[in-house]
Amino acid sequence: MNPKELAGKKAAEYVKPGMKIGLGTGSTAFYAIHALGTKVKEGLNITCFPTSQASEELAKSLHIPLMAHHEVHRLDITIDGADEVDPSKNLIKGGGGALLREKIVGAITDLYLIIIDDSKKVERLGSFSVPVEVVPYAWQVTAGHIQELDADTTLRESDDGFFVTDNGNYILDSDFGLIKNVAELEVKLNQIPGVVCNGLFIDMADYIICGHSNGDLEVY
Ligand SMILES: O=C[C@H](O)[C@H](O)[C@H](O)COP(=O)(O)O
Repeated sequence: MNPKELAGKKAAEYVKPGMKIGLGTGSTAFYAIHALGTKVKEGLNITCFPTSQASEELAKSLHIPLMAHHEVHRLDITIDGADEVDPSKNLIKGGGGALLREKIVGAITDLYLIIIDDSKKVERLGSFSVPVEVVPYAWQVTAGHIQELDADTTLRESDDGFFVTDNGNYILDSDFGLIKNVAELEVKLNQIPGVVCNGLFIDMADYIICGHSNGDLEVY
């Protein structure tokens, strides 16, 4: 089985009747959402809250019951992917541009499960550029502030122009090289005017569920 599917199916096993579940975004979360869709079809009673328009559409297509925004206060479990995971379970997220909603959802979650394949495990974060969500207004000024933190920043593009997040913002993919102090950088980025969110998820993940291509599963 595909390692992403292996991890996604394993994470779905943690979900119990009556739970409120956050749905992550991306190609790994896709498998977890499908596994939950199968359980819902078999009669599992859960309600879910998606972290992106894409995951919302996928959940709806699988008839997974969704919560309205005003109904969401705490979530029992969130299942989400990551772009990099270090040995302390710190993460880089946002490769798909869903970082802001993912961070909001992760922060109100009791059990935050991160599902990855083994290519995402690193000794130190930073080979993957840190996605930084910024307001479009004067984004070049915001990019300048990020560059002052010793980063190369690139405005993310899509097929038809600049990439726009579900929140109407831009993404500056910011390469800091291998990051020495991830907690400090997370705070520094948040202090820049114009930055809405950054893709460093520090001390948030409870368990990493990692699928290997030989079929092994690792949970830690
Ligand atoms: O914005 C996207 C999310 O943070 C994803 O969870 C992350 O990029 C990992 O995605 P994938 O499972 O497709 O590698």
